Amino acid sequence: MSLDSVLVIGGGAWGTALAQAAAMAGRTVRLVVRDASQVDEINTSHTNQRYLGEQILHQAVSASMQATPADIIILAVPAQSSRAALGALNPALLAHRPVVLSAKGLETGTLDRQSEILLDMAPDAIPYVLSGPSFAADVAAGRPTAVTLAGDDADQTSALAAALAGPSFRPYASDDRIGVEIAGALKNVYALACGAVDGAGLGASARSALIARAYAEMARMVKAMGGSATTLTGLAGLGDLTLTCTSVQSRNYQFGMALGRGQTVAQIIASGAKLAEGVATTPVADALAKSLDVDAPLIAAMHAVLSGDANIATVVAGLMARPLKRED
Ligand SMILES: NC(=O)c1ccc[n+]([C@@H]2O[C@H](COP(=O)([O-])OP(=O)(O)OC[C@H]3O[C@@H](n4cnc5c(N)ncnc54)[C@H](O)[C@@H]3O)[C@@H](O)[C@H]2O)c1
Ligand SMILES: O=P(O)(O)OC[C@H](O)CO
Repeated sequence: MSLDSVLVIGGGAWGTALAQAAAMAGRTVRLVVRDASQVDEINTSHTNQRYLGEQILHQAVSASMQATPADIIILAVPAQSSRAALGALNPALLAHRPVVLSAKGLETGTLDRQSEILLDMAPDAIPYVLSGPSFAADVAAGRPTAVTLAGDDADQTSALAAALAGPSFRPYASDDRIGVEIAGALKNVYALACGAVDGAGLGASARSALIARAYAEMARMVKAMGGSATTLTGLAGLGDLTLTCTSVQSRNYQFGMALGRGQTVAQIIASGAKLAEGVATTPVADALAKSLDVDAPLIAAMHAVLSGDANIATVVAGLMARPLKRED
């Protein structure tokens, strides 16, 4: 199967960065955006100022408002918009095509992972999940980045990874779609929590304890959902958890910091906060943990804070007062 042309759905930070990475990998890329002025800007100035500032985009990236056939489809819209974005496409574009899912989140209401949404909307599509420590600005600027690309067929996943790999973008192939999707979604929940810990001034020791216990909790969730906990030792697990939980560049961490400083969710959103996927994913993850009978006190605590049922001091006191246990 030819893997020359790429269609990226979603002209935000990540869609534009992945379009840039694919172009740097030698692919011809069409970026589908929703705004005519953005089409003009990308095609004439080769920038996407709103999302990537002055970053110059590769000549092989062109934009349009229409989706056109391509060998590889990359979906790069927020997790809660994936179903609508897929529904707006001609199903023939997706049939028997590799569709790379790059959103990190679980769907409100259905509790679906991104590949479950895809297979619901386009049962003939071939799902792949791309995740790992990767800020859009770094990828677009050509700074060294490594990610995990998970798919069901080992040879085809390696071929797709090779087609997307460039001098500064290195996808590692995996066969654990579930593990990669759950890791990508949950790291945003824990990034909110780490931001909150830092915003509340609870100290670097608390934040590291949180990251370690988050890793253990994430492993329980991945296992319960049918993924492999080994996946968490890699880029999509430890790599992205570390990045997002420790970097002020992360939008989830920033959102959490504002919570830690005492702002409410409504106040943070009203102040123009950027997309923080963990806000929508936290209640979904909590519902999943409860339905699977997984012990997930950190997710539950974050849910209580986001829903306004508890403040940070209360949930921290509650976590510290849990019965002592063995570290497993
Ligand atoms: N920005 C990053 O550094 C980064 C890195 C890795 C993964 N991601 C993930 O990528 C996903 C998208 O994040 P982002 O940073 O691009 O967000 P963003 O807010 O920068 O952009 C989102 C884009 O999606 C478009 N969009 C929304 N609904 C749509 C729809 N129904 N149809 C078509 N387009 C639609 C918006 O117009 C916007 O251009 C998130 O799940 C995020 O976790 C982001
Ligand atoms: O800015 P965030 O918090 O959405 O994180 C972006 C990427 O997921 C980091 O890998």
